[in-house]
Amino acid sequence: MLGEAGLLVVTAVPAEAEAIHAGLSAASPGATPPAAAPAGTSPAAAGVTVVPVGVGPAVAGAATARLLALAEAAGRPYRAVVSAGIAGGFVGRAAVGATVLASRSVAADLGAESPTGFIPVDQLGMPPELLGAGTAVPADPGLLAALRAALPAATVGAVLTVSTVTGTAAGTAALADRHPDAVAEAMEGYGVAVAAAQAGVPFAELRTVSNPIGPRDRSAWRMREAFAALTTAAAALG
Ligand SMILES: O=C(O)c1cccc(C(=O)CC[C@H]2O[C@@H](n3cnc4c(=O)[nH]cnc43)[C@H](O)[C@@H]2O)c1
Repeated sequence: MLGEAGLLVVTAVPAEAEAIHAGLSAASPGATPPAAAPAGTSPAAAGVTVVPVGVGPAVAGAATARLLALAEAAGRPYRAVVSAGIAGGFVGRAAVGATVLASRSVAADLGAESPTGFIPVDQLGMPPELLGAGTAVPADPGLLAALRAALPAATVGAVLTVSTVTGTAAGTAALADRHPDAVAEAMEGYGVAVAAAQAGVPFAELRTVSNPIGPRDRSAWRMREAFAALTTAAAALG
């Protein structure tokens, strides 16, 4: 082993990565990036590499797995992975502009619909060994504790991973009922968590809320506010 490559932060889109870069640079202006970052990645600050890997759990999970494997093969394994970006917040649980830390990242739409409601994949009678990490991956306790200490105002709760942005009142109510501990939904956390779990690397999810979850209303999205909150929260990653 040549040493550690530090912390890997994966976002969905470049704007999220840029917001995090800005926060890391502000927190440690003179910091030197890692000397040998893996090809295709962009070191943001000492020991932190931020990569926009794409939208959705499949592309985010696959890209994260590849980044972890490349770093491992180069003898510079990452010490932890954080899935970071913007999210929808459950009304009354996480307001627009809030910072959220996932206690666990939940595959909220992995399962089967039925006339009596949604059935999670782990209640369909499949052999457990086929379900990998199960339907929820808890945040690494040590990493979560460190992030909570650095972000004491953050709301902590389950963050749901969905492949389709929730956009109806009925869908919102069903998710909120099924997951009383959920504070937010996004589209990548669970995929990144599975990649990290399979590589044996500690994982956490950090989100800032851009919109309330509810009937689709693009005019209610506050991207600028969420990106500004992401920049502020990113200082905790350095
Ligand atoms: O819904 C749209 O029309 C739309 C248009 C442009 C961009 C986007 C996104 O970037 C949203 C998906 C992106 O952001 C995360 N995110 C933010 N809010 C939510 C949400 O309420 N439910 C699920 N994901 C959300 C997500 O992680 C994606 O990376 C959307």
